[in-house]
Amino acid sequence: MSMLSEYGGQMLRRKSVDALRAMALAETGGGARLKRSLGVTRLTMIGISSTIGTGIFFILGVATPLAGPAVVISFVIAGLAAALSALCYAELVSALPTAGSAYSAVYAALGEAPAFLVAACLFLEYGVSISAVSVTWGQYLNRLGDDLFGLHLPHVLSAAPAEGGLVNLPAVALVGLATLLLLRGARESATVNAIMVLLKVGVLIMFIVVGATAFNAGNFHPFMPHGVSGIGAAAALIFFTYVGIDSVATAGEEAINPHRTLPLATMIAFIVVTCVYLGVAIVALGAQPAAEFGGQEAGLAVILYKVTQARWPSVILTAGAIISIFSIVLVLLYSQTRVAYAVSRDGLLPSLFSRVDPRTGVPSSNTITLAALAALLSGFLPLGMLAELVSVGTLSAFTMAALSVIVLRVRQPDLPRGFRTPLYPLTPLASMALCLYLLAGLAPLTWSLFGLWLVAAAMVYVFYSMRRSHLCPDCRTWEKPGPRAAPLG
Ligand SMILES: NC(=[NH2+])NCCC[C@H](N)C(=O)O
Repeated sequence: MSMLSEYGGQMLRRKSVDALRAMALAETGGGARLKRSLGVTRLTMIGISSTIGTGIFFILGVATPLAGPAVVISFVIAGLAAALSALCYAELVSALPTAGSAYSAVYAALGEAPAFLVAACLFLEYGVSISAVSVTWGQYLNRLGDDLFGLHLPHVLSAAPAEGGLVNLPAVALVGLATLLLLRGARESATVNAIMVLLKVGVLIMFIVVGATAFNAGNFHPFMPHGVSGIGAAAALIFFTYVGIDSVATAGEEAINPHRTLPLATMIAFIVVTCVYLGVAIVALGAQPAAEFGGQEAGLAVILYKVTQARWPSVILTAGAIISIFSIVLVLLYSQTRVAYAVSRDGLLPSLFSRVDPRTGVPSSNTITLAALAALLSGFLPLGMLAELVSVGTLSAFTMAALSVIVLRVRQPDLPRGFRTPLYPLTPLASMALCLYLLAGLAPLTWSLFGLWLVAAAMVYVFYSMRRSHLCPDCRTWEKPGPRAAPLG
């Protein structure tokens, strides 16, 4: 065999579905493992938490000028794209309930190197997202402090050096708080998360109820001032608000009765999120003419102010955003640690990431390492601008997940699946088509950064992970005589 085809074979070696299932489903095994402690309610809350973040608080201000009142239709279209992906993830996790989400599915369906690249995409979806979201926490804290007590943090302590500050302290504190909670255990974190989800959904429901009192159907005429293209452009922006609906999948090894609970939680989370989003959009447009949305920064608060002529709704909305950002960062860090856990357990990342504390069932060194990295990034870099990278990573992972559904159906038709996507193969094909359409609309700069990121990940794979893969016992012996490459981590 030539060297090239040998390398090719290694890169495309697939993890056996049986091995994956056995590893994920075994209740006991060598060494401490993650604990199965999450039922449907907590899993659903994880899905809602990681999806409803900051997006819904500002997106109408950017999307409504593009589509007019028909922005409501844009919400439905973006929701449809998210629903197709949610259905694909539900099938994958019901068959392969591992902590690795799309990474593990791609490992079984397409091979090791594609799986490693998907893990790199998930790092953008979760890891980079933590920083992109947490940098905004300080602004909301300052707004609340200002409204309530006339106090706010000095600029030097709430902005990264590139923005004229010293450190973004609120962002660092936020990551620190989430870490402390996660180290206590998945169940404890999920309970606190559930409370925060009730609060943030409660705040949005308050908006719907109060806003509805000023509903004026006349605001919906003309309905489509910018035609179909306006609706499409707005849908591409709005898709960001649905990102995160796949996060339930990363709890695959901590779910009780995963074949049933994981798809169910994914679907319930999707339905709740869609109802809340549509409610907010319809009420907002009923309460304020479409022409007034453009450029409104805290749009929802402005609407409530107009309706009630009082300041308290804006204070409550700001508090809602603060809670919302806290819970989303908690869940993002959770998901990121679980994906790293799965990759490390396969040998592709240092074993530090798969060591589990036997008492709490938490991968502690993994959590602390990734949290330190996230705190550094969010404290010292102006990462708000990287939000588009989050979309590129997520949409790529969604595309690969949909492809894996098809490949696994062909290669493993008899694999027990707790849930099967309806209208197969239409659903995964339509999911891929929609994701590719949304990907095509992203800026060239985003694509260049994404390309660089994938090249870096490919280098790590070729020079580190490929030889340490647990599917590669021979490679390990080749290495033995020589010095081992220094572990990353
Ligand atoms: N991977 C994630 N869940 N990232 C956060 C996505 C943003 C979230 N959907 C929002 O509206 O703010």
